Amino acid sequence: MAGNKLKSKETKKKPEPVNPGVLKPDKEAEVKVKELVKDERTHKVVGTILLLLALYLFIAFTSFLFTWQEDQNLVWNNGFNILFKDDVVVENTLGRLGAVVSYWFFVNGFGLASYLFCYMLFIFGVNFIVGRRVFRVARNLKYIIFGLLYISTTLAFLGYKAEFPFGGALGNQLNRWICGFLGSVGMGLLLFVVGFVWCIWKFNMQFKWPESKPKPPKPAPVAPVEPVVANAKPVVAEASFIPSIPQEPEEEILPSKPNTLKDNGSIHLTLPEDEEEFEQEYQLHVKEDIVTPNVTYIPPVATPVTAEEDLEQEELEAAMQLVMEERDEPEEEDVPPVMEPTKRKDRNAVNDIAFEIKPIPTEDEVHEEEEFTAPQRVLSSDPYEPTLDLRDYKYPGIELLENHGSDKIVQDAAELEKNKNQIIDTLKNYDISIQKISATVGPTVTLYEIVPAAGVRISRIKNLEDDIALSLAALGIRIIAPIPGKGTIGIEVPNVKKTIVSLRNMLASDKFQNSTMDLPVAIGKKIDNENFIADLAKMPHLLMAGATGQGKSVGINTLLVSLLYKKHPSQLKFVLVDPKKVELSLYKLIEKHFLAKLPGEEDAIITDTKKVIHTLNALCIEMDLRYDLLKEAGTRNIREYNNKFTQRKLNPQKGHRFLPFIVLVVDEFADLIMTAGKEVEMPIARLAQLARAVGIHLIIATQRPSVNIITGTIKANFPARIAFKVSSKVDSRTILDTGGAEQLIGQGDMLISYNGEVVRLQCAFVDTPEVEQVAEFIGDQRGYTDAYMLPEYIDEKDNEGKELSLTDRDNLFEDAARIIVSTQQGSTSLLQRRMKLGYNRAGRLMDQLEAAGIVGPSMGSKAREVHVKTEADLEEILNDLL
Ligand SMILES: Nc1ncnc2c1ncn2[C@@H]1O[C@H](COP(=O)(O)OP(=O)(O)OP(=O)(O)O)[C@@H](O)[C@H]1O
Repeated sequence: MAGNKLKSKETKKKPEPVNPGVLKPDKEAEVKVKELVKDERTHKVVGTILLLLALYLFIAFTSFLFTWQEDQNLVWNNGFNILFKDDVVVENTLGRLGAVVSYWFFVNGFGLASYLFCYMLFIFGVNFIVGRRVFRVARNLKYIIFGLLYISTTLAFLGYKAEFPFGGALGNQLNRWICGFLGSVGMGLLLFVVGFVWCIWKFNMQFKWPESKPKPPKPAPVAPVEPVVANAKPVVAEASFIPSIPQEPEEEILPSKPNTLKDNGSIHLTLPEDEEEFEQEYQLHVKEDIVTPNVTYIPPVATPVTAEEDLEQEELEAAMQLVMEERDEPEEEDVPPVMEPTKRKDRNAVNDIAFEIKPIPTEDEVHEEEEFTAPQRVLSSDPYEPTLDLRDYKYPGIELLENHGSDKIVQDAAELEKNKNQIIDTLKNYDISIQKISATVGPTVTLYEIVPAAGVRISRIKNLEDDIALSLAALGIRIIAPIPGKGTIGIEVPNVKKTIVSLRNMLASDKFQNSTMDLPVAIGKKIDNENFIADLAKMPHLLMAGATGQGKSVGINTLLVSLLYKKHPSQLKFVLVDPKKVELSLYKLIEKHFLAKLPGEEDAIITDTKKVIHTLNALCIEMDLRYDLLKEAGTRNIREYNNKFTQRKLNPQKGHRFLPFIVLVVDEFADLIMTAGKEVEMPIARLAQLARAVGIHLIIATQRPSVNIITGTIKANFPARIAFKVSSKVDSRTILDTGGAEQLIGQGDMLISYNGEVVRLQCAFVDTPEVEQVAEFIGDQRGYTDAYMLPEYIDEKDNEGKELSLTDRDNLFEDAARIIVSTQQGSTSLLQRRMKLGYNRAGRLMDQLEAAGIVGPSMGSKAREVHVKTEADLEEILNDLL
């Protein structure tokens, strides 16, 4: 066999003439038109020429406006010959050519609308020079064509008596024809209606009428505030909680809601119409299912918010607060105030830890059911809607993302045939015969599935990995023997032409749009082109590894952007750890919407190792607090808890609040482990073990998947793992428990180990400018007053050696004292819950309260005795302590 091979190589070589002296110049002289066309410099030259043309036309046209009377006759009389007649003198600034061109555009063409050609050349020129689609071509071309027809006809209609060719020949012709058909009045009306409709469509003009619309009839109100509550909430709640419900109700709602219409309708306006294929597919889907991406996006802003309604809402909240306060506090005058960690009750409870003085209930031990007085009960029948925190929040539109080339897989029949034959030949060389071979073309690799002849041992094929790679002269060949559940052997061969999987298309897919997952993430495409969309909440944590430059950062962006497209700021918070300092900095813009940070920190994106340790510990405290809340509520996970809370079965007065999901992202885990070791590993391991049920999920990426970084503890708690290309089989084993990642071809080619399966995916691609656009879009909207505050963590080491003295009191001492005295419960966990503190700090506060004589000594698991009985006494003690 080997001899045969050699022979064929020799015969191939023979006919080649060896004459380097002749060959060299020939090769250099060869000009490849394809390459020239693709060359960046060619684009820039073309761009420059187009811009110059735009400028030329603009000057010629503008000059024509002033010189048309003089030049018109000359051009008319001489036609194009005027260009060659030196003796003819024209007035146009750009000479005879300027006069002729302007004449043809204005008189024989489109009149004043001819300026649109300058615009067209300008956008083409800019796009070519910049090398990017700064202006969307298809959309602008549509506007230009519409403009040419509409403007020329309108101007011809309005200026039909004028000598100047306002509408040009086209405008005059159309005007004549339509006027004959509809009459002048009909023509005027038609033009007006078309213009008006266009403006509505383009700018979604707001009409003030809806404001004076009577409110939908409601049952007779019990209290003055009820109708508003009952009116305002269900619409939003319904839309927000059932995003993928059949859309008939949506259609009924649409006409009465200008903003909703804008959000839904904007699909048609804002899609990049130059990607015809995508658009067709997309709109088809929109029509068929009536489920548009933005339909899913709009829920929280279902109702247009007018200033009046805003006011109403404020009043309503004030009223609600009043109702609650009245209920809680019958003797307002007598009860001293206490610090409560809330600003506007449950509405901002999620995010607000600023303390504000407000009356507190005298009896804290009343049962939840008993606590709701009559008016409260009416209010509580409306589910709590967390998205009302930022009710005018708009979800980012799909148009903010780019389409990176066509998502259509390029199938090269010749390549398929060649690879197939090579595989068959190679196997034949080793006396392995096969029954059948089939191919599935994926975005980056093609999977050849082989059914071997009876009696062939699978391990023999598996051992031929390198030989097949050699015969195909390709890197990144992976043999899956056998393919689980299929009874075939798979050979993955990289495609010569790879397809980029745009995140945009994945997010626009039905699967993502209609997903009801808690934290859906669009990760990439499988070999059979199926979109791989998973629920991060179920993973429940994700470990990513890959050598440098193989697509980790893009992968992280893909996950984060997916979540930003599906979640409202009230439902999700990110804790971003970026030791490299530059990878996640883009997300700074969404600090007040989606980020969480430590109290008192300036920057929400954590880059400093010390702060990382504090943040991780703070997250552990948050986890413990959430577990306490879950326990109190008698629920097992965040879903049940939040359901109960939204049904108003949990009392915010007792520290209950809507719990947003928290996703911790660590971009370079190895770096942290190297610098902080166990201090980082311990809280991460704790979170990974326990945090899932309370809605805290981790995404951890590392360049170095070595065993001292991805330790057994970490690995055991990260069942979902992603491997981009790694440098060795050992690394692949460390991350996936199996080889294969070293065979990947980079650029987002990855293996994901999830649910016990290892699947090869092409990671969805989202470029940094796209992430920036999305972040800007969100960042420009009204956000919370600050980032979501994590509980404070005080490093024990920082306090070591500090004597417990009253002069060195915690600055929350007074607040804690008031809570303890008003509730008459010397309980550390009460302080923890009420003040969102970690156990250590709450314990220290309790010790200080003991030292001040406010509470008695610790009594084991029971609450301490409270020595100060009234708040008046407490104020005296506090004054003495000053
Ligand atoms: N899914 C993808 N599709 C296409 N190209 C990709 C994809 N992911 C990454 N690339 C290409 O690979 C380059 C490097 O990716 P990325 O910056 O994500 O690597 P990295 O692993 O984060 O590197 P480092 O660890 O050095 O930061 C990108 O600039 C992009 O050109």
